[in-house]
Amino acid sequence: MQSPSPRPDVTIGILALQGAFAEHQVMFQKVNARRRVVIVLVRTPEDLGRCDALVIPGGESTTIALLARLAGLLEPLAQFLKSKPVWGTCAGAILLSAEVENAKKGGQEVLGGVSVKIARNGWGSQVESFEAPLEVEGLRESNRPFHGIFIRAPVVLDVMPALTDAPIQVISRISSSLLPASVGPLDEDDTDPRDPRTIVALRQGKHLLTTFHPELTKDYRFHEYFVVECVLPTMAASAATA
Ligand SMILES: NC(=O)CC[C@H](N)C(=O)O
Repeated sequence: MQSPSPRPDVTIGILALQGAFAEHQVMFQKVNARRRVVIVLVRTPEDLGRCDALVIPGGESTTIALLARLAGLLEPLAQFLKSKPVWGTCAGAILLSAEVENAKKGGQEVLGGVSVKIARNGWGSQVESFEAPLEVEGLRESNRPFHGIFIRAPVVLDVMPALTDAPIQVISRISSSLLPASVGPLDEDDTDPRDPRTIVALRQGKHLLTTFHPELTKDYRFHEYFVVECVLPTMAASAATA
């Protein structure tokens, strides 16, 4: 009798030029997606070529963009995200956005891919860091809040007309009562739940964007979510059309 063919691995790349890439690696090692998750630390176009999906970590978005340019990775990254899932956390979310406000002098190179306008350091320079419990749609045990760690985090300013057919799907908003005072009022009552600045996690098709740092917790549900909800369905769909 023929033994069942082993399930193929899932290869997740983590852009490892600067920032919290090692922390993401530790988290993915805990994920059980009934497939072996292989991690590649991506520093060259050849590394990227081995990956089914990519994570762009938090760090300093201008530094990551500069190092990506020096490594000859900017163009390969822009091509990669046309067909494969990319998850940007914090600085990575900035790089994944279509437009950036508060860019450093000389501009901010972005990869685009997710049709939002985002502000660097959007919570203001005084309040550089805060933590808040988040409700996240679609996460395993979604009634258990996810601990959001925001470190000089970007803020979503606007959801723009979609660059692709995939609509923006907001999966987590921070409660307006937990926003730092530096954000300023959302509206006259300061409670507008639809203000884009309350968006802290969203999807657009296969891509995932979080303005906080799931890799700095011990809770790997977001890493599992990326593999199960973004990466595996994209791999299955491209295998079906191949
Ligand atoms: N924790 C972070 O990733 C901070 C992001 C940083 N403020 C930037 O502009 O890139």
